[in-house]
Amino acid sequence: MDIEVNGLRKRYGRTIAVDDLTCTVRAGRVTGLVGPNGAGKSTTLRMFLGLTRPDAGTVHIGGTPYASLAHPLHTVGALLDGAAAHPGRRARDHLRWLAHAGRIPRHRVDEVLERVGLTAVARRRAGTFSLGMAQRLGIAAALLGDAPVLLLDEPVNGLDPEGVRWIRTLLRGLAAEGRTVLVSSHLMSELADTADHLLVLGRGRLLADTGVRELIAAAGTRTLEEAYFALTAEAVEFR
Ligand SMILES: Nc1ncnc2c1ncn2[C@@H]1O[C@H](COP(=O)(O)OP(=O)(O)OP(=O)(O)O)[C@@H](O)[C@H]1O
Repeated sequence: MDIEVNGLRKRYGRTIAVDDLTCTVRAGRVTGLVGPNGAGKSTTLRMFLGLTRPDAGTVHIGGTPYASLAHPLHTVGALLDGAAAHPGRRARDHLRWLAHAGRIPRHRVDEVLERVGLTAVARRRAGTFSLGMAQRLGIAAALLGDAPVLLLDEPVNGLDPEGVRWIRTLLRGLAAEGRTVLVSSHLMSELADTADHLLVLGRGRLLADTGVRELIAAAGTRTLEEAYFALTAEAVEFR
């Protein structure tokens, strides 16, 4: 299920957060949405989910705008920055509550806990979780609806190397199942080994829509990180 984006724009006062974004996010691969702080990544993802209203443009998910999807939670799973469980709530109860609210069968809760490796700590309160465990719980919530489209805002943020490796394997597995996986990061290094395709944003503009290998090839002898810095040099917020 592809995501088709056409002429998407969002302005906050004098800041143009997203500037005429047109692209297609394809199924069956991991697409990285990468750009420096303030590039417009979160605003873009929020517009995909209908949480922020665009000034112009459209987003269609499998041909339908999010707001018109018949089964939104079974179509798009999302992890947004700061989407956290109440600290006093046990991990399993948090997911049961989300499943109940979204009319998702209860057995999915144990399935997603297993998939993110939290089964053993499912009875612990979310407030006692490490950053990495909390991140896994957020990903479990995104997986609850078994959706073909997954939008993950900075899922690698704060993970240790083992966590980074784990998430890489998970995302690649989800794409191999044919899902559309869109994952944002401000660090190219986090996505280099995970993404098949990259959308590079800078100050709201799409600077590159390219395969990871093509970007490296185009950069000549540069590493991917250097190619990214060269591409976004003009777009860094504070220089
Ligand atoms: N609700 C808002 N009100 C005003 N300005 C906003 C709002 N949301 C975002 N912005 C501005 O829009 C621009 C893009 O922000 P956005 O959060 O989408 O970027 P980002 O790429 O996700 O950045 P980061 O990596 O820092 O999270 C920034 O200049 C930001 O300050």
